[in-house]
Amino acid sequence: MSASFMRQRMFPLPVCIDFRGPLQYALKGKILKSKSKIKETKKLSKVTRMEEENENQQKMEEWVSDRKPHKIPVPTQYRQAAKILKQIVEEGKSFKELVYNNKHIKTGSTVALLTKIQANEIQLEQIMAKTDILQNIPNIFLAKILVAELIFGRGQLNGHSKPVECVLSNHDKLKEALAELGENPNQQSKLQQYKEMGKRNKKSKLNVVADANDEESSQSDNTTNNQEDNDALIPYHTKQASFALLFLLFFSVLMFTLPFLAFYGTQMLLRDYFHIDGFQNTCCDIFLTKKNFSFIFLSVPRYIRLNTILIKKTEAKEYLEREGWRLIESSFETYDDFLEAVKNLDDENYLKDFHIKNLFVFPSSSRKYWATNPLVQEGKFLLQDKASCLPAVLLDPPHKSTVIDMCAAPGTKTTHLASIMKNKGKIYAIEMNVKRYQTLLEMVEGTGATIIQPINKDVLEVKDEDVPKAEYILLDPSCSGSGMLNRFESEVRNKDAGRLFKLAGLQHKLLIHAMTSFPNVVRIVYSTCSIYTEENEEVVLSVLRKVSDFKLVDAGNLIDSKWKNFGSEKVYPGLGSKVLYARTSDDLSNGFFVSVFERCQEGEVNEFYAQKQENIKSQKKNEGNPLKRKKDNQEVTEENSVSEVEVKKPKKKWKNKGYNQ
Ligand SMILES: C[S@@+](CC[C@H](N)C(=O)[O-])C[C@H]1O[C@@H](n2cnc3c(N)ncnc32)[C@H](O)[C@@H]1O
Repeated sequence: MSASFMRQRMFPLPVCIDFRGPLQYALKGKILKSKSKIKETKKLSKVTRMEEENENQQKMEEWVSDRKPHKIPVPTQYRQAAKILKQIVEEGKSFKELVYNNKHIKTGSTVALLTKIQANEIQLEQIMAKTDILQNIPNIFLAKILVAELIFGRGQLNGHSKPVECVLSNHDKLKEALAELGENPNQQSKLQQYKEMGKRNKKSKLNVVADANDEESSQSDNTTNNQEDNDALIPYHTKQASFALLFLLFFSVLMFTLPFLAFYGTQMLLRDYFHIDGFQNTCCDIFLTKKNFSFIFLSVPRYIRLNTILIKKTEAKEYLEREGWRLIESSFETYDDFLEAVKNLDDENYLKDFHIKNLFVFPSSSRKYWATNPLVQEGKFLLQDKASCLPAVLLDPPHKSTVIDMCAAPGTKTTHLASIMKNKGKIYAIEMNVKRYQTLLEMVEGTGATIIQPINKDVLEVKDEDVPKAEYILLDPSCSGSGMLNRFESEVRNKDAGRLFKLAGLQHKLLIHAMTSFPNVVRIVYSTCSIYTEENEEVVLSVLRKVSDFKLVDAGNLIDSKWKNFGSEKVYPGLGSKVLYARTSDDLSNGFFVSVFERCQEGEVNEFYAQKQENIKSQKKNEGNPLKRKKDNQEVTEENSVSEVEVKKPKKKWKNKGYNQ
């Protein structure tokens, strides 16, 4: 570091203004002599010149600190240590920061010295009080540093400055006072008291000494009470933090082990005292089986449809009675009353369904019973969810009519239709998938529905002449299955827009085919086991905008008793309130969607088709007006995005609609 820089650092502005003082002193003193010598001889080496400069610098510093000429300066080491001690005590500054940022002191020995003072502060004051040190050295911090170095430190002091000489002259008195202090029990206990206080970080600001690293501290001399002093050096917050860490560790270990202890404890208890094995397997089953969760939390009943082709209602009732089932005959005033009764069904009772004929409701606990029931094997009782009965009930084909089931396998709805038609008339059951077609054949055979004619074909290739005089169509196409109880969770969480887009395209195509390819058809039911509007209202709306001669019928009016869930009239005006939804939480069934269409009278067109034509007309009319044209174009584009669902990418808004959740 250059001398000028040192000067700048050591004499800040106010000191520099008063620089004539030291300069005059320098002119009078040795500094001038040495300087003039340098000028005169000019033979001194560069190193010698630097030493001279340093010496001058030191003299100036001494002058500034002592303000008295001809005084032997106190060594820098002691002065800097005194300065740090003062800052620690008076300003509460960090020990570490002060010592390690000071380039003018020997870090190790200063740390050791300050540590000793901190540890023996009371003793120091007491032995100093027995001497005249404080009268002769006004700087108490310097006095402490010097006494500590002599008594607790190296046992000697450097230089011959006045303060050093003063302390050295009191060396014997200091030693005597220290010895006396050791023998005086009162004073000793006072010291002990102080140490205790120091431990609590209440009295001495010097506790910040503990900021210094242990290595530095260990350089201090071995005094008799070293260990105790070191204890006092640990600040309170450090102890608190250590305690908190220990507690955290203990707590974490406890929290980690407790569940295992509880689990294995329960297992042991069950095995040894109650002789119950398999606790582990039961727990695994509960956690791993999604179905179990659904049934536990939703308590969805077991619906059984009577196959009236093979068994009469009275016969079925007698059988159930023999089996120990008791029919609750009460007639419910409202759907809600009925749902309440379903929720409270106990293990021996069953109910007739509120909406669907020949559908019985059993408690969910009866699932296992029905899975192995012989009449189910015989096809007399059919395991069919309530929601999936709605399409056939709403299509309601009369006896002897001709029906097309466009997507038939496995045949649940086909056989239901046959039952409704009293096995009279004709049902064309079309299934494209070969494997599923086999299942359809088995089901048809097992239920004794002789009016069903299964056809293994893509229904899009089926023409009117293949299904002569068909009057009713049931379209229950492939869908996301998001309404299915055991698929609900994963489907809702992982809504796949790409898959929905493809499914909606297929559903749209099939519904258009149903409405346009069979001229004798008067009624169509379109249903899905999905709760997504993309597969439901959006498909219906887009088809009705394209096909003029089928209109949407209010499905709620076709059902005997009041229904609960519909689409959103707000989002789909003129459409939402006419389509039905089944929702698991409300209807205690799978999630489901049903819409019903009827052929329009001659000359009549459906309202959505008419509206679209209106828009096209007004667009053409306004072709000359650029402003209007722009507005109308936007409207038409918006409509197109729905109607051409199979060719356009799904809009992002599909993803986030909340009304179908
Ligand atoms: C949701 S399932 C039908 C369930 C049936 N309605 C029931 O209640 O048992 C849809 C069926 O339609 C069939 N399918 C899909 N597209 C078809 C097509 N273009 N022609 C014929 N069958 C098709 C599928 O193979 C699937 O078996």
